[in-house]
Order: sequence, then C-alpha cells, then structure tokens
Amino acid sequence: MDEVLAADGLRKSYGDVEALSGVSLSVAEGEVFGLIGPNGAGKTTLVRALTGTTAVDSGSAAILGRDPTEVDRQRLGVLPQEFRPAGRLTARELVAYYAGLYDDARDPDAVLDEVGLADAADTWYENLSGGQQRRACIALTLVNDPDVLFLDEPTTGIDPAGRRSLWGLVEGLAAGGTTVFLTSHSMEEIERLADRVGLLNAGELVTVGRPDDLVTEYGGESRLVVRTDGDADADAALESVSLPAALDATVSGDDITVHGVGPRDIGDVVAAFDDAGVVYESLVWKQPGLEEVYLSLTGEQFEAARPAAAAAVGGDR
Ligand SMILES: Nc1ncnc2c1ncn2[C@@H]1O[C@H](COP(=O)(O)OP(=O)(O)OP(=O)(O)O)[C@@H](O)[C@H]1O
Repeated sequence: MDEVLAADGLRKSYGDVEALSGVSLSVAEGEVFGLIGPNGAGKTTLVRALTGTTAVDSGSAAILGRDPTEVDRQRLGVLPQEFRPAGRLTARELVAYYAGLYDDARDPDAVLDEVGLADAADTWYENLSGGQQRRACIALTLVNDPDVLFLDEPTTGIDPAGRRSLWGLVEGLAAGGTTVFLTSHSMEEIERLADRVGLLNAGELVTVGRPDDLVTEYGGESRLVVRTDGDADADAALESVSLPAALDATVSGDDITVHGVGPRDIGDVVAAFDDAGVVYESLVWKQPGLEEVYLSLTGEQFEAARPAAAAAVGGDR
C-alpha cells in the first residue's frame, strides 16, 4: 500500500508548552487512522501540522508525497475542530459556494443528502441545530470528493442516530479508497472506524496499533462482576463457590469480581454461583476495550460512556 500521510519527528511548542514532542507516523492509502488522547494532548496541533496550517519547529510532514502546503487541494478535505462558516447562507448555498472553489466538485444536493441534511438544505447555517451545523461542515469537506480526509472530532454534538449514519458514511468512503485521519474522544467511534489507532499523550505518540492488538496488549482482563445481595457477606459467599480451576476472584464491598473470565467461561462461572446458592442482584461481564487501553496508558478516564463494553448476563433472582 502506498504511504499517503507521513510525519517524521514533528515538534511544535507554544511558548513553554510543547504541544508535539517528536511525532512520527505513517498512514497508508485507504486506511482510517484514529487519533485519541486527553484534552491538550496535541491532537489538533498534529492535524494542523499534517495539513500545513501550522508551521512546526522541526520535523517534516507529507501528504501524498508532497509538502502539505503544496498538495493539490482538490485531493484534500479538512474538517477542523472549530469551523464557523458564514451564518446567513443556507446549507445548500454554503455547499454550492465551496463546490465553486474546485474544478471538479460533486453535486451539492447529493452531498447534503449524504450527511442527512436534505430536509434542511434551505435553512440558514446560523439557524441549523448544533448537530446539523456539524453535518453541514462535514458536507463542505466532502464536496471535492477528496482522496485524503482529515476529520477533527467530526461527530461532536451530533445525536446518536446521526453519528451512526456518519460512521456509515466514513466507512463507505474508506471502502472506496479514501484515506481518513480521524480524531475523536469517542472510543466507540474509534473502535468502529479505525484500522489503526494512535494514542497521543502530552505531545508524544505513546502507542500505535490495530485496536484489537492494543486491547490485547494494554486492555487487561475480561471479568465477571457479581453484585451480591446487600445483606449477604460477599466474602462468605465467595468461599462457598467452587470456581472453575484457573479463575480467581476478589471482593470489594458487595461485588465479587471473577478475573480472567472469557466468553466461554461465563456459563460455568454463573453455574458455580447458582450451585452454591449465592443470592445476587446483578451479573455484569466486562470485556476490555480501547477505553481500558486509554485508561492504562494515560491514567485518565474517558468522558464518553461505552455501554457496549458491559453486557449484562443475568439479573435479579
Ligand atoms: N495557538 C495556540 N497558542 C498557545 N497554545 C496552544 C495553541 N494551540 C494549542 N496550544 C496548546 O498546545 C497544547 C495542545 O493543544 P491541542 O489543541 O493540540 O490539543 P488537543 O489534543 O487537540 O486537545 P482537545 O482534545 O482538547 O481538543 C495545549 O496545551 C494547548 O493549550
């Protein structure tokens, strides 16, 4: 696969703040590269360095083998984190205006339809809802049918159904060969879309890899958390249970956590609790995901909930 994006030793400081401290990476054609990291980690600075909208102190970046400031703009789409187009143009007028900047642009109405704005095409940008405005901004980045697309937190403010439809859109673009560089605070979004993920922390790319590989390496164990009845003694309850060999458990308050429970162990573990007559309020199986990777490598917690990570396998009885 051809290399479409390249960064080599990018450094950028703002006064005493080192926003990027030597970032190198490579993104192949058709790849969706997800960039995650805490607030202030340097993600937007990296996007700006890669797209040539900020001058770096040292290091180099290339898009499609060229300096980012020299790349053919027809081939590039950039959705900045903060983007405020003219408020008193309708969504259609805005997209048509941007279409006029390119030699070969797509039909504005088709693009508006793609981002779910067909019904709001005649609404002034300033009267669109926050999520609709973000969709309109995404439309502006798609109007030239770019080969390389930068999306800096594209779905912030967009409702869950809208997010899912935009994820489908990004998947379709990637399937068609578009290279996507995506930053997000939503682990669900990154897990769904990214072929590879880079974790940026305090200006350093701490790790890069496929989501599954990162979860295997840093995500920790799958576990089953058994919440015992508040009146019961959780330690005594655990003593009475004959867990399958190789599994161990710890107690914290009313919770008994059985460690290292893989998907195929769940039935045996639940049966062991049932056989011992343990009364429980809930059983939750937790599988590690990118959130755990993030937590383990940054020591921080994601704001966004990741409901898919916890699957209830039982309930009151
Ligand atoms: N124009 C600027 N002037 C001064 N400092 C800046 C500027 N842009 C960014 N910084 C600083 O550089 C660091 C990295 O900021 P950046 O916006 O790249 O982080 P980020 O990972 O995108 O954060 P967020 O997740 O909050 O969007 C921060 O400490 C920020 O305050």
